[in-house]
Amino acid sequence: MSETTTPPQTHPLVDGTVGPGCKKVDPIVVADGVVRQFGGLTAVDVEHVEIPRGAITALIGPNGAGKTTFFNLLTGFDRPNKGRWSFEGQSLAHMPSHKVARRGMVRTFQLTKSLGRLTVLQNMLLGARDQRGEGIFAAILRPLWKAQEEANTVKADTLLARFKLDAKREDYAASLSGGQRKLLEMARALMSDPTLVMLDEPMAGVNPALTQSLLDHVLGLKEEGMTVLFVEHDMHMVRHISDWVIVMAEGRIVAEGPPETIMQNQAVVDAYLGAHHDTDLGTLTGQQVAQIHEEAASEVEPEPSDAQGTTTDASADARTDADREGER
Ligand SMILES: Nc1ncnc2c1ncn2[C@@H]1O[C@H](COP(=O)(O)OP(=O)(O)OP(=O)(O)O)[C@@H](O)[C@H]1O
Repeated sequence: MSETTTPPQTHPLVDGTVGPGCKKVDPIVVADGVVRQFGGLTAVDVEHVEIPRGAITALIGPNGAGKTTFFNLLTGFDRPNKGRWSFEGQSLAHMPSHKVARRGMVRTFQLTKSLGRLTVLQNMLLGARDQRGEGIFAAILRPLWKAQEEANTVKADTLLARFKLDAKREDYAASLSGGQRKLLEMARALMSDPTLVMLDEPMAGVNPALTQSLLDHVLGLKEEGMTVLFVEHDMHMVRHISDWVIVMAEGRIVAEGPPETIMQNQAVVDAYLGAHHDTDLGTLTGQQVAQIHEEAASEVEPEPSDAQGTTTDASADARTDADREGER
């Protein structure tokens, strides 16, 4: 009797064989040996990963897998214990977040950081790159930055119109719904003309009425030539808009592949859904995955929150947004 073997998988984005840590034909980010520990807990332990340029990549995994921590490390909002990574071929390790953004790698936050007491327009202007009026000499030489400020305002207005937030221009950001804040985050990120846009749970707290619009905006970023990397639990979004999916569990990259195959991968299903391991991820709607997460969450003790705005706290706040959205 002859044994049946699965032939090695290939993919146009991949140089070689598809698998965890596989090489990409044209990587925009390459990370090696990135480790982040919190006390005795290893939150991130990524041996090797490459993000393909010009594609939409989803980073998925169960709660606590290390996705947000990995985002924070790549973008300079946190420091690793060890490891190195490059963006566009240049090392970014130890580079502070504002310099990372200036290089063209911008991110949004799971906890929307739109400054509530600023207007929508003011939030947008904060996202602009190289604001000349910030230096003392430039502040004295008003004409130098006046023209730039005007150009930034025109750019902000164009983006606000594109994201259908123009009617909210003068409103305080705090008055926006959860979904509108997500749109503002994305629009503000575009103020700096990024090459790589990193979105942390873009669907969290978004009203179903805004879901399609948000998906279309993310697809629009790719059409404009940007690379997108997003963390998301919403399997509908992962399945429908991503070109590539990377799966993390317990800090490591455990699987990679195109969405249609990754969601039927047994290791992924086991890592992601735990007790629901007999379920095909690819057949689940976002709502069903959310329900499974809720059931799982109700089986564990709630984590204590603190007042410092830590990652744990941020997740709690995102849920509050979702709740508020649901009440509307
Ligand atoms: N500042 C911190 N201090 C201590 N532990 C932390 C800190 N930030 C994250 N952790 C821990 O590191 C692990 C990874 O957390 P992380 O938020 O990166 O996971 P995640 O995959 O983004 O989860 P989720 O999907 O729930 O957002 C978790 O066990 C978390 O409790």
